[in-house]
Amino acid sequence: MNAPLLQAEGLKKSYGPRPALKGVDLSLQAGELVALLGPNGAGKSTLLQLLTGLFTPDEGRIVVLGHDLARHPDRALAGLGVVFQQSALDLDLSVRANLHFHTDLHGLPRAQANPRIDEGLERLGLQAQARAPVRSLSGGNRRKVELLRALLHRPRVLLMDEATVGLDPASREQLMATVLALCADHGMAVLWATHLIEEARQAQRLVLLHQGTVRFDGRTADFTAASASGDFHTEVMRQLGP
Ligand SMILES: Nc1ncnc2c1ncn2[C@@H]1O[C@H](COP(=O)(O)OP(=O)(O)OP(=O)(O)O)[C@@H](O)[C@H]1O
Repeated sequence: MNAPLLQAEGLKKSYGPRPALKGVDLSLQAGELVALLGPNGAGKSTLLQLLTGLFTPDEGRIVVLGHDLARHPDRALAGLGVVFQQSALDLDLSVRANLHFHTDLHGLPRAQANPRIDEGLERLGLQAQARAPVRSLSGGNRRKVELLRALLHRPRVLLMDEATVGLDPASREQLMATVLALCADHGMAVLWATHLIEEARQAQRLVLLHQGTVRFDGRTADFTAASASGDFHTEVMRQLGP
């Protein structure tokens, strides 16, 4: 197996006396979409906040593309793209202006940024909305812009925190299909945090997080095959039960 694109070891994080993560290990390989499934409060957002350097872990280590996040945050974060649970877009700016804001932040010259933006807008069917304020877009299209924004600096690892919240089933499926294609075509590694069992079922690999602890980490097919019921949904509910 190749070296993982992202590796986290022994991550612990507490808010005051309350532990949110109790020693989490995680690795992401090129080309795989990993579902991080857990109920409300399991620690998914906390884990993503540590992986994106927003918070530092109380214990543990994160390495992205060979760079230790604590020691070389610039190099580690350059290889990461993030779609946050909350929108990171300015609703009053146009789609294109929002995307330029991101490429400017990453120091991409416009001559390099513009073709990437045009190609991305075309791929996602958003050319007609390029000059429109984000406020005028549907929820599904806003999420697509968020995804495009997160990809413009060509990250090797993409982290998605409940990225489909508020979307209808068709838009959710479209977003998942787009991201799966990115894994297959560009070898990107994706961590897809969700509390939706149906969404997690579509990933090749499953990390099941409950009360700050990893309950399962392996192939989604193996998770179901090893269960007594042989049913994905039933087994998730059993594992997360009291
Ligand atoms: N800023 C904070 N201050 C105090 N406690 C927090 C904070 N953020 C999270 N927590 C607590 O840490 C635990 C994990 O929360 P976290 O938001 O990481 O879970 P989650 O799996 O992302 O949940 P959700 O699906 O509801 O977003 C919860 O008990 C939560 O109440």
